[in-house]
Amino acid sequence: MATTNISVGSQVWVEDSEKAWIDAEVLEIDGNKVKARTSTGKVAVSLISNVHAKDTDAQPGGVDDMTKLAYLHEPGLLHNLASRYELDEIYTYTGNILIAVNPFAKLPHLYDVHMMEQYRGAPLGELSPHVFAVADSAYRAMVNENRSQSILVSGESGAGKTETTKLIMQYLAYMGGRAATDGRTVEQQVLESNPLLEAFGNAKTVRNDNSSRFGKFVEIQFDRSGRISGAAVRTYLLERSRVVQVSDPERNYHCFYQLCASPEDVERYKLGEAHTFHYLNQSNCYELNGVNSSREYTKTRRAMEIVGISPDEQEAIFRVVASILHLGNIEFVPGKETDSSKPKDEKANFHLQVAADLLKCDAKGLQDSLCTRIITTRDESIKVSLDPTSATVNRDTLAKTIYSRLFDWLVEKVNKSIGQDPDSTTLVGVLDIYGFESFKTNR
Ligand SMILES: Nc1ncnc2c1ncn2[C@@H]1O[C@H](COP(=O)(O)OP(=O)(O)OP(=O)(O)O)[C@@H](O)[C@H]1O
Repeated sequence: MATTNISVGSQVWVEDSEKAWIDAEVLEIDGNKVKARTSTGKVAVSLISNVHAKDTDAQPGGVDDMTKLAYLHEPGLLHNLASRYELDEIYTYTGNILIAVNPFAKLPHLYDVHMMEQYRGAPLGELSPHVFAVADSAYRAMVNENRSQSILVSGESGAGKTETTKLIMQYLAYMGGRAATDGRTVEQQVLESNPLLEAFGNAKTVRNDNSSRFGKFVEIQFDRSGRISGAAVRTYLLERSRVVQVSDPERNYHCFYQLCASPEDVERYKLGEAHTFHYLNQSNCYELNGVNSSREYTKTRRAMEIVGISPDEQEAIFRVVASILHLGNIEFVPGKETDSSKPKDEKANFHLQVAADLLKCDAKGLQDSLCTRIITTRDESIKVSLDPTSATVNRDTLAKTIYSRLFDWLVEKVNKSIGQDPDSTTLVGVLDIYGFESFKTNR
């Protein structure tokens, strides 16, 4: 109960618009209202249900396991994490859950081989909290109990899930890696496929310039002796709406900007600058700080080569990406009949024709599929015209569907290239999935 231990003179936490919570001393209690003087000298009046007792005996550097805290309320937990963060202690346990606070700085000493060696076989909680300890405990449990294990990595955008997932894989590779006999190891291949999935599945959001817009379950498969024998990447919930709708200052998926930064492909696919495309120009952000799109494009192509995507397949992939940009520029106006539609003007017709060429289909057929809908009854199929608004929705749905199928195809390619072990009996799975986000409009 929030009201326990609160009386005049007690040390408490009260809500603060700037710092979230601030420490204060209670001056007066009047019914359900508490008047308190904050440590910055302000007088704050709060509802008693929103005032929390402060642990005056708390250690200045915080505790490494929050179950040791006297009070397990929000300000207590946040204060503990903040005290540790001040000392560069980014990891804290709550029982066997690890909380990581993003350092936004490279901390190489935390992740070197020496560190991995220290955590090898150490019971969880014996050493300072660390992501390696969690990975180690999963690996041990798998080996000792001969049962598959999963690690869930969750948090809001930019919290550090992807980095954490990579560190877990790095540790598992260290524990169960075998010498690379025929070139690259399984774990190397999983890591090498990252730039490819990132080009198609990551985008700039308000919080994170390289935000993964899909959930990922990485399975690291092991043989009976605890050695890595295969791996697979399963993806979930790609944010399809981003393909057709972007709000400022975010961006669409990286691959679109990369393609527009390649003069050769711009010519080949009759593209233009990024700002000329509806699917990109709904936001004013085209560039990322410190990132050169044309260099990134080369990296994506390189990652495709590594994964074993042939030059012909690569050409097909970018043809599809370009066709989506063209699709987005097909605007509609009302047609002759009521509630019908047709491409708006010459420009719209040009994009329709190019999109059809790139998708290797007939332009008239594509127009038909955008401007009409087939209704199937028990006895017959009826073709119904669509008004411009419905045709636009139809166009966007097609773009989203093509893109998400392309993404799934790429994931399948990656998995084929990494190789699964059909005989593997146990695996460690790492689920990297974004939690719920609160947008102005939830789509
Ligand atoms: N342990 C860490 N050490 C150093 N930097 C980190 C660490 N974790 C995260 N970062 C930094 O924070 C950035 C964002 O992290 P990351 O991409 O892992 O977030 P995320 O939770 O996967 O976000 P999203 O859901 O948007 O994909 C990284 O690019 C990196 O710069």
